[in-house]
Amino acid sequence: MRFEQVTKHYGNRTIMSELSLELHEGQITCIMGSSGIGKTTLLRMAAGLELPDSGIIERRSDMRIGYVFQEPRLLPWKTVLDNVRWVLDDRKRAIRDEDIAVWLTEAGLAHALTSYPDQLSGGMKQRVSLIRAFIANPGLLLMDEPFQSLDAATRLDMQKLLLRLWHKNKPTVLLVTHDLDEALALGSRIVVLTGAGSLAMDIFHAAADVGADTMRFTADDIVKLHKLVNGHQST
Ligand SMILES: Nc1ncnc2c1ncn2[C@@H]1O[C@H](COP(=O)(O)OP(=O)(O)OP(=O)(O)O)[C@@H](O)[C@H]1O
Repeated sequence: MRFEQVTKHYGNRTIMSELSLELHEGQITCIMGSSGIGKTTLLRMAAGLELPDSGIIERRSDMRIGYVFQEPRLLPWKTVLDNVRWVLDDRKRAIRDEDIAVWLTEAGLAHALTSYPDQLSGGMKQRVSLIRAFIANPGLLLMDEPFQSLDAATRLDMQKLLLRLWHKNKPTVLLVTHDLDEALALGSRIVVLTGAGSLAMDIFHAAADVGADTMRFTADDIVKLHKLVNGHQST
């Protein structure tokens, strides 16, 4: 999908001015930038929940879109299994409970299939919401700070799970994060939104198809990213 010269105002405030951005199919693009710069607005426009004031947002008309929020948004009266099945029913996808259980087991939730959301930890709930998003096989997956409210160790586990799930069908992912380490670990590209009122951005590309343990961005890129994200503080 691509944004071409997209401008967005709220009232008389310009949030985005002539933003152009092309998402590479089958890649994870991380969006960074200071609070209020327009990251969520970008995702909402990508989903079609918000319209630009001018410019073009182009995506395939048959593209199935998934959305993962900071909070898991599970239905409290449904079990874990039913929370996942509900999304598939909604999309008229026939999938057996056994198959859903395989996905949930992969996420370490084998013992929680019949549990209700209020019986789960925050990390477990977010695992369910990740499975729910990936199992529907979206072409485009929008993720708005999905791990923000989790502790550091759980967050690392979730990042690993996200990569495992992403490797299955490689959907195009647009992921908003405030955490540069997370963006470096997950992103094939990192887009930093900068500037006040108008919106500029710098795009960093990871080396393609490298192993998980390999340095994916150049040292030079990482220094530049630190400066952009931390406002030219020490790296
Ligand atoms: N519906 C709306 N009406 C008016 N202003 C809005 C609306 N939605 C967002 N804004 C404003 O637009 C700006 C960008 O909001 P957005 O949520 O996209 O920023 P963000 O980069 O995601 O911020 P954060 O990192 O804090 O989540 C903010 O100043 C916000 O207050």
